[in-house]
Amino acid sequence: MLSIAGTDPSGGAGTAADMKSIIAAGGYAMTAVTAIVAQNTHGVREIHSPPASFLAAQLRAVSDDVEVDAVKTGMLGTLPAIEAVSAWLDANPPSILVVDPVMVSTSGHRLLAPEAEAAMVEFCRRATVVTPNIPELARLCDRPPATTRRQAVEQATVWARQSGVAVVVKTGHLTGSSVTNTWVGPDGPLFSTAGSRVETTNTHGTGCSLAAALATRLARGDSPAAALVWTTTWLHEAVAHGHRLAVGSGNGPVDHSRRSRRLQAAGAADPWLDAESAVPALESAEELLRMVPAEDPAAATPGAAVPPAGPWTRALWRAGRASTAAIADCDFVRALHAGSLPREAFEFYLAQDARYLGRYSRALAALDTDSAPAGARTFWAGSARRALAVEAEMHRTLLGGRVAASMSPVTRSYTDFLLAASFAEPYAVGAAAVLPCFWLYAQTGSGAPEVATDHPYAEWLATYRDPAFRGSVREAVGHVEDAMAAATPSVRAEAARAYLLACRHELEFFEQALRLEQVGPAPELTTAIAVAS
Ligand SMILES: Nc1ncnc2c1ncn2[C@@H]1O[C@H](COP(=O)(O)OP(=O)(O)OP(=O)(O)O)[C@@H](O)[C@H]1O
Ligand SMILES: Cc1ncc(COP(=O)(O)O)c(N)n1
Repeated sequence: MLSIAGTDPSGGAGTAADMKSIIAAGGYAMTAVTAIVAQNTHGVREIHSPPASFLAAQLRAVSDDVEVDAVKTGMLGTLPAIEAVSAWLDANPPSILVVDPVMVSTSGHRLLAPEAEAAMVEFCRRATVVTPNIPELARLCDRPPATTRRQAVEQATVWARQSGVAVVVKTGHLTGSSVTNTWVGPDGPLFSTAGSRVETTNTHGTGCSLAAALATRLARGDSPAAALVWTTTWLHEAVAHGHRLAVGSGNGPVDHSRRSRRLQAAGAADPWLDAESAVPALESAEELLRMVPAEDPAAATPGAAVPPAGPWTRALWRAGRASTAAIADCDFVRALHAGSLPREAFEFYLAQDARYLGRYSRALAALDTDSAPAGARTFWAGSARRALAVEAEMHRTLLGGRVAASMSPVTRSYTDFLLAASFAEPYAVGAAAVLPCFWLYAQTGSGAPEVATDHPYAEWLATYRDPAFRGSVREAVGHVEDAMAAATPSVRAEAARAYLLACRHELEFFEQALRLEQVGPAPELTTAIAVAS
């Protein structure tokens, strides 16, 4: 993948963003520089444009040696640069050309000489697809900037019909609770994919990133619909986590590698536990504590809202504290407590929770087994019934009787793990695996501030602060304490691992809702894919 664009030494836009996006989308990144730009998250200070002959030399150096699958262009800057790139494209026509017609930066600086605008409009006609923002689309069509998505799609349709080139209409510059990317062809919109709008100033370089990732996915053989869905969901996660990078004090960049890091962690052969944690046996609770890194006094570790019941559960709580702290600090839980969580994300979460509870109930029922003490059997069996009742109630009220959503990959892997632990492993392992769903929910409920009755999620939060729920959490912790104490050292080691894995699954379960995990093509897309392929 070759990106032809300007630079950003602060790494958020231009060739730096393109490289990060190409790598994230699964491509090999190459760059030819059109302009060297002194800029940061606050804006552009100076632009140095090397002679166009030098740009041409860079392009030739690549194509003389390397087979280029796709090209993405961003800031071209000047008329001579546009001419040099055009001449190179004539001699080396790529099968995919994505043109991001960069004219003005987010910070309002011109990145294209005014006298080169007409040439840029003409240049766009060479593309497979162009990705203008709202003002750039207006310039392409010579119309005032659109104020609604409908208007933008109309403008794009007119231009696509004239040029025969597809347009991705982006609504980042409009208002509204969602941001939609729509693929428009000469006959109008073909498909669109939306994500919730993230309230953030970390949007520097989103346009560059979208175009570079889209070009890479197309080059990898994705259909246009699949490429756009992949790019939009990946970028959504990158935008949503950009602020955590804490890069610069202006309009910060997005976190291009957030998705890769998450998948890397989830895909590790021994997910989320380091090698030392894989001990074959645990003779004492102290041994479990020794495996946990020494307490970091600077790290805020939440105390348990429901206390441990003895040495084993105390050690489990301490061992799981990294996940517990990460849950309390994750964007989903913070937004839920603050009441700022987008409705769409909450509904996604609820729908998955309902699917989760159906399988969780079966895992709990499996703990009603001969090898469990009589009191524990009654408790788990009762909890299984309650989980089913809550699921039914959720469907009736919070989900308004809607048909259950399909299970997301995250929900499936968590529940597959719970079912395997409860049905196929010794009793203590199953009991430890189901514990985080009790214990960490009581924690999440207790972490919420006292909420006003008009808090949008007051009802949900109240469920987990309910004294009856806390009572059952206390009982669950007690039964796991007893099970660990009675188990053999090797079963204890497995049980501790199961508890820690379940804690990590809990974090993934919460976080998936802000990514709006794709669980199959959106209805709008189903027909569009057929049209596009
Ligand atoms: N606040 C946001 N929340 C979620 N996604 C966003 C947000 N802002 C931008 N995006 C994503 O980034 C894409 C490009 O954003 P936008 O429409 O602002 O383009 P742009 O103006 O070319 O970007 P740039 O800021 O690089 O100039 C959007 O289509 C969307 O997928
Ligand atoms: C080299 C270069 N290319 C493109 C942009 C636009 O990105 P943004 O509008 O997010 O500043 C930029 N700032 N710098």
